[in-house]
Amino acid sequence: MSNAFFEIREPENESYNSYAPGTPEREELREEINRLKNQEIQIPAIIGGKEVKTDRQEDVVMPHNHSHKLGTVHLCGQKEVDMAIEAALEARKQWADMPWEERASIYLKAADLVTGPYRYTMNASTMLGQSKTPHQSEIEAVGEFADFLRFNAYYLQEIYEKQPYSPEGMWNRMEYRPLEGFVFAVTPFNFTAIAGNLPLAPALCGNVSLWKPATSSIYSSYFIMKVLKEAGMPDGVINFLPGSGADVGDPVIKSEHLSGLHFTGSTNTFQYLWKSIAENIEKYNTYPRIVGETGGKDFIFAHESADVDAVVIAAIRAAYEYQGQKCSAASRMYIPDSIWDEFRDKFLDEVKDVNYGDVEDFTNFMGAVIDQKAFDNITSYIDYVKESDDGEILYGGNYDDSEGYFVEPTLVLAHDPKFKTMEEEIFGPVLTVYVYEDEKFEETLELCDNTSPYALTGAIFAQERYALKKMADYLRQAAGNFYINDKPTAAIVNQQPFGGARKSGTNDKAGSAANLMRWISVRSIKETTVPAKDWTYPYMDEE
Ligand SMILES: NC(=O)c1ccc[n+]([C@@H]2O[C@H](COP(=O)([O-])OP(=O)(O)OC[C@H]3O[C@@H](n4cnc5c(N)ncnc54)[C@H](O)[C@@H]3O)[C@@H](O)[C@H]2O)c1
Ligand SMILES: N[C@@H](CCC=O)C(=O)O
Repeated sequence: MSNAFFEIREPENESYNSYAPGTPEREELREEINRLKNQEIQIPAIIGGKEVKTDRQEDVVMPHNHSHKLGTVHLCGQKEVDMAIEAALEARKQWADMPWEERASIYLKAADLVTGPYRYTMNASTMLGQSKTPHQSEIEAVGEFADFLRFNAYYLQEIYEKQPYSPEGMWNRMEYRPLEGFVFAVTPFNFTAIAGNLPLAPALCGNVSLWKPATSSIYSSYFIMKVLKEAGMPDGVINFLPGSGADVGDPVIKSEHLSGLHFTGSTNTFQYLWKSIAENIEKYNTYPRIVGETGGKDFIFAHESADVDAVVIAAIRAAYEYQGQKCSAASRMYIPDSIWDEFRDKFLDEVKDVNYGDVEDFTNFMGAVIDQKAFDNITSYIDYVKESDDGEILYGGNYDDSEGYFVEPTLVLAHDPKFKTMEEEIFGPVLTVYVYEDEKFEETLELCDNTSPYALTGAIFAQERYALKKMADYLRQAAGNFYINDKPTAAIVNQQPFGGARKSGTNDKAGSAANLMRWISVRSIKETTVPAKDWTYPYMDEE
């Protein structure tokens, strides 16, 4: 137990390396890329701190050069899940009782490892394994990940400080207990920072986690486990279980000890997991907390007064950075006909310079999409547009998976505002634009609000303040992260807490105190200093 109130100072967001020509970081990153590329590693499960190899394995390859093998991952099933549950519950006995500042200090150290000695490893492994450019990798695998670690520790301190009122004669207290059991963290391929945050946020609050990383981003996930080991994370607090969703997920969901699901990924998978939990509800010792951040059909809506240059740049960055594989990526746009010609000409003039290819070529703005399944799905939408009368390709539309899973940045013009590519999440570099008549401004805002079942991110562009106000009002429920005169991507921890509602998730805002509260079960304690000695009340006295 601690004998003082220790204090974490308010962190600042991590600053990013530019990797511009001539900078020392550019050379260091290249060296690390070469070091990693020229070795093949084994990626085992990590259960109770021990590396566990299994008899089912898969190659780990680079999306932009799929014949290049980075390693071999060992896949888990029921047996490893059972081992992990046992190890987690054993670890919980000590971890849940650990003073919070001891837990927090592991996180602060992990953040300094990520931004210090592991910086280039985090960046290079994310570049190679997930096909990110140096910038896209730096802002999240280094910057956002470190921000999650530092700010969550700070938010936890703020939560613990909140205590109830105590009138005379009693001392009221709130004890912020971890949940009973373990939390199941299921992570997506597209953000290394999210992969790290989902098992770590519950663990910071004293919980233990079973972590099922996405197999397609397993390479950088494994380095997260290395960082945690070096930071002093005790064995069994985070158990790393690579494997297919069903092989790992189904046995985990059936455990009576499941106390929470921390999920980020597609809406379909989240709904499947939620239903499975509901089906098993009678089994559990406690009602599992369910937190899920899922898909999006994020929009940019421009008014006739919009600054067209700003809209063009926002559209290119938001639609094509990281190949459109951000849940926040802009994938539908609404442009008034009075500025359409100007927008189209400027957009086409800029987009022709957007290079894509091997991320080791630092002149590229985009790499490859994550795997064959994603490639097939994205290109099926492009083929659909090519064959449809209700939409046409204005730019791009080419693709090639012979060496890497490359899809050209693509712009689609929809003649129907409910065209398939205006409604469905594609999760690739495909942006669809609908041109509306200026006088149908409000009607089109309504369309934007109800065209897709999602409500994750959205951006509005206008110079006229009344127009901005109207747009913000109509679209109040259309996005959990809403941007005015800026692109709808690149939320920063402690600046724009992230998450959306409707079919985009439970909106518990990753990297915030609200999220941490989901992993806490409060015990209210009332201690009376001088207990009552008489059971009667004054109104009962005889007159
Ligand atoms: N809202 C957000 O904050 C956010 C952030 C990142 C990604 N996303 C969304 O994630 C999706 C892309 O990621 P993805 O392709 O990795 O998603 P996905 O749903 O295919 O996979 C996510 C994770 O779920 C696992 N999974 C699949 N079936 C499972 C099962 N039956 N049991 C347990 N686990 C199972 C996968 O193996 C993976 O680890 C997109 O829809 C994107 O919008 C949302
Ligand atoms: N935090 C990221 C999105 C995460 C989802 O993929 C952003 O704001 O662009």
